[in-house]
Amino acid sequence: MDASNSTTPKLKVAICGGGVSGLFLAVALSRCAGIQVDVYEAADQFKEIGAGIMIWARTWWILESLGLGPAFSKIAHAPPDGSIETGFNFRRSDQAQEGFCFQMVRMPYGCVRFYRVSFLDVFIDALPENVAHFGTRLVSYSQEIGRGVNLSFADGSTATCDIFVGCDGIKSCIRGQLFREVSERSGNSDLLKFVDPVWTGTIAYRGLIPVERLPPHHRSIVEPMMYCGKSKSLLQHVVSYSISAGSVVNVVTFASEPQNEGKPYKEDTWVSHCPQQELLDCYAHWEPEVEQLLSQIENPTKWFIHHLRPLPFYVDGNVALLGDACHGMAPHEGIYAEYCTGAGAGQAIEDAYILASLLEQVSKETLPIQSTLPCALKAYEVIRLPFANHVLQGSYDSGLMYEFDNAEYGDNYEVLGPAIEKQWHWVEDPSPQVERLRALECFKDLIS
Ligand SMILES: Cc1cc2nc3c(=O)[nH]c(=O)nc-3n(C[C@H](O)[C@H](O)[C@H](O)COP(=O)(O)OP(=O)(O)OC[C@H]3O[C@@H](n4cnc5c(N)ncnc54)[C@H](O)[C@@H]3O)c2cc1C
Repeated sequence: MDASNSTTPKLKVAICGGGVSGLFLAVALSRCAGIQVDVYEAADQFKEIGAGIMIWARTWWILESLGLGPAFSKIAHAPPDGSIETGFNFRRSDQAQEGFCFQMVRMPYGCVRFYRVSFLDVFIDALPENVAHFGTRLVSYSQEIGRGVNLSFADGSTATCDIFVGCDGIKSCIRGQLFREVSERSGNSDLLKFVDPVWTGTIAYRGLIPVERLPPHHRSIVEPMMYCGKSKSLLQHVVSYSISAGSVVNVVTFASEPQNEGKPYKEDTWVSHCPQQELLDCYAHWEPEVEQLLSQIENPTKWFIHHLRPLPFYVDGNVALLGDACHGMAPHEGIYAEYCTGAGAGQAIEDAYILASLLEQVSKETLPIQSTLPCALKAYEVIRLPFANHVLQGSYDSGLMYEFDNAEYGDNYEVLGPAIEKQWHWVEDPSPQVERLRALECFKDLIS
């Protein structure tokens, strides 16, 4: 994308939310000529939680295409050279007495891991001055089709823009307003089920451990691990891997009650601190290696893992949803060597990459934006919605497979391994480059 010196923007884009998705979109758009971008963030600064994050090679390619490769290489735990082999190990805690049952599925997909705070810092450093507006909590928006969007914030201030992008996370108030309005306009009350996230039935405990607290031979330091197991009442698995140049071990444990999937979202139980004993009790029957790991997490956080029902659309008029706001998902579709993490941030970056490419094209067209902008948003939805919804659903299904709760495969390794491998086919095909070209073609077709 071209560097911009333009002072009279053709297109004004407002972004609500400065997480991974909002920041990446802002950085990408700030490099396009003719586009003015503003980020409205409710908090008084950009912030991330202290934990690990993993991205696939396809996301890495997007970051590089924006010139961010060198900055991310400095903080990446496994700098990508295109040759990284990823695989998957099962380890069944219920067979610990008999020795470990073990199976490897090889997958040739490269990926990279980071400390989350450092990951966000790269975007923050790449953001031009005067783009971010802190302490601006969006309360509502209004739009007259073809005449832009008006924004209202909690402090009484207002703003206007040509296009408004909701990057305000899985609890998105913009998604709420959008689906309520379309539901009312169309008389389709079924759409209201997309307003709130729902519980996946899974609880996660998360913690970071300085490596010096673990014995040097502990497997979680040496290699990324996923321990799988089944207890009497809960399905469980435990993921660990080192980040920050190997100085810290990131641990996420999962305990599921799939019969509770779809229960309504409860604000008060979403994320909280919990006593270490609660975590230890939950995994008390696990093998000593896991118990030893968990006993070093002094201040675990407890997460009720929510996701969205796959949305039927992302756009209404000049308002679009992006990132967790439109596909908040369970964190089970990222994988590196033997560990699994999420794919939500990677999908958010893909959304932003496609939308930024389309908006750049809008700014280059000689036609009035009132006619081209709706076509660009339609093309964004056509390309991104089916793909992201596929990852969302696959992410939930993969979690069940790791906990041997898939009706077809159960804990039969012979069939489960290949079935899990199939879950990852989206990682290689189609590439973001191909998706971008498809989006631009779709846009051209729509405006002609
Ligand atoms: C346990 C776990 C592990 C994960 N691991 C990975 C991983 O390894 N790899 C991966 O790709 N993904 C992973 N994910 C998913 C990933 O964290 C999310 O997909 C990603 O952070 C979403 O980014 P976002 O910018 O869309 O939303 P958020 O990060 O939630 O950002 C939303 C922003 O909007 C702001 N905001 C909210 N409401 C308003 C308002 N009304 N006005 C103004 N601002 C507002 C918030 O303050 C916040 O800054 C994981 C998730 C979990 C739960």
